[in-house]
Amino acid sequence: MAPAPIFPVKVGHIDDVQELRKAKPTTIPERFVRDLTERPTMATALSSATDIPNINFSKLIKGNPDEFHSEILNLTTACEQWGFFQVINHEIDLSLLESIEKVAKDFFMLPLEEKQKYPMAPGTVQGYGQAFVFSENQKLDWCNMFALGVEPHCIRNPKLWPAEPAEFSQTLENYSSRVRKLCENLLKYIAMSLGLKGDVFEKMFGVAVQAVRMNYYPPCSRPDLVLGLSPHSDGSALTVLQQGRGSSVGLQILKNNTWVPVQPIANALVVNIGDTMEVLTNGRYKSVEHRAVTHREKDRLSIATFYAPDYETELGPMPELLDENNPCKYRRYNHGEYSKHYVTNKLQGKKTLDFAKIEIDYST
Ligand SMILES: COC(=O)C(/C=C/C1=C(C)CCCC1(C)C)=C/O[C@H]1C=C(C)C(=O)O1
Ligand SMILES: O=C(O)CCC(=O)C(=O)O
Ligand SMILES: [Fe+2]
Repeated sequence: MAPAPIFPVKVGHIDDVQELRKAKPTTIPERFVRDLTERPTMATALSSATDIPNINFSKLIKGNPDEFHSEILNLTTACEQWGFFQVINHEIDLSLLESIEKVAKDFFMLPLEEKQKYPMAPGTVQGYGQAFVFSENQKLDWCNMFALGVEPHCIRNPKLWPAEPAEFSQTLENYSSRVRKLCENLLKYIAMSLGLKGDVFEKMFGVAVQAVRMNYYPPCSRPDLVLGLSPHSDGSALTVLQQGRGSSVGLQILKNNTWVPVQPIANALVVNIGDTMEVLTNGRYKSVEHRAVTHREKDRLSIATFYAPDYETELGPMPELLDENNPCKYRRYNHGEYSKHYVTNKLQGKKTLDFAKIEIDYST
């Protein structure tokens, strides 16, 4: 069952950032201006050695045995050391990637009154607006979101599926079913990379929950003061992120205490490990904190698909991955509980995962 929305929340007035941009105010409204410690610092020069790894999906799906094994090793390293990778040759038609981007962009370009027919009510996560805002004094992201539950159908709110653009719903259906297949396959290879049976996650997850969040970041005259999307880890098992063509480079991941930009590769999809996989692998594969920053002149579109176990699934570190040198770090819980916890708290780095952590007592 989908997590119920929620308690009454008082969030005050939330400016729509696209409308703000149109009005071109001389100063950025205070609610968007981050405290000094949270502001994006100037981009650090980065060598190509700091790019996130690439995974060549075609070597996994139809490579010869040598290619397959070397790609599984690459996947292990990507998951252990980065928690993020870009999938190339993923076998999703490029025309479908273009179509989803087009309907997403066309949706965000509709007049505000049209988009507001699909409002994200305060404290909920589906519809158009800003998610994860729970108080009047919380800083806001320089981002408009449009989020929808996709699978299973019982999490859908049909009233929030837009009539315009006319091709939106069918395109989202087609795109989601291809991304779902990709997630199923990636989880199979991730299981193998851990020395587990390929079907272990498929069996465990039941009818997996899948949701999409489209993020639109208009240009901002003071990108040094605001954040596009607050630092967070994803609550999913896996997230597949499509970065819009021609969008600004805005995604950054936290590695060794440094924010590293993710340079888009044409037609590739960014995949990251979510909190659920961190728990299942007892922290061997970690969900990595990430954020989005804005650009003075360019806008940014991104389309995130969250793939997670069904709400009834019992989660906890897999016994096969525990031993005396690797004691259990997370408790057992059910994914519905975690989902509810995730969507009722503001994005705050990896804090949400404290929900599952076992306090280790070093005093004895
Ligand atoms: C704005 O929404 C999110 O960021 C988000 C929410 C996803 C969901 C819906 C839009 C519909 C109902 C299901 C679900 C909560 C998945 C992020 O998704 C992450 C958070 C959790 C937990 C997860 O599984 O994916
Ligand atoms: O826009 C981006 O690249 C970040 C999106 C993201 O992290 C998310 O939607 O969870
Ligand atoms: Fe994310």
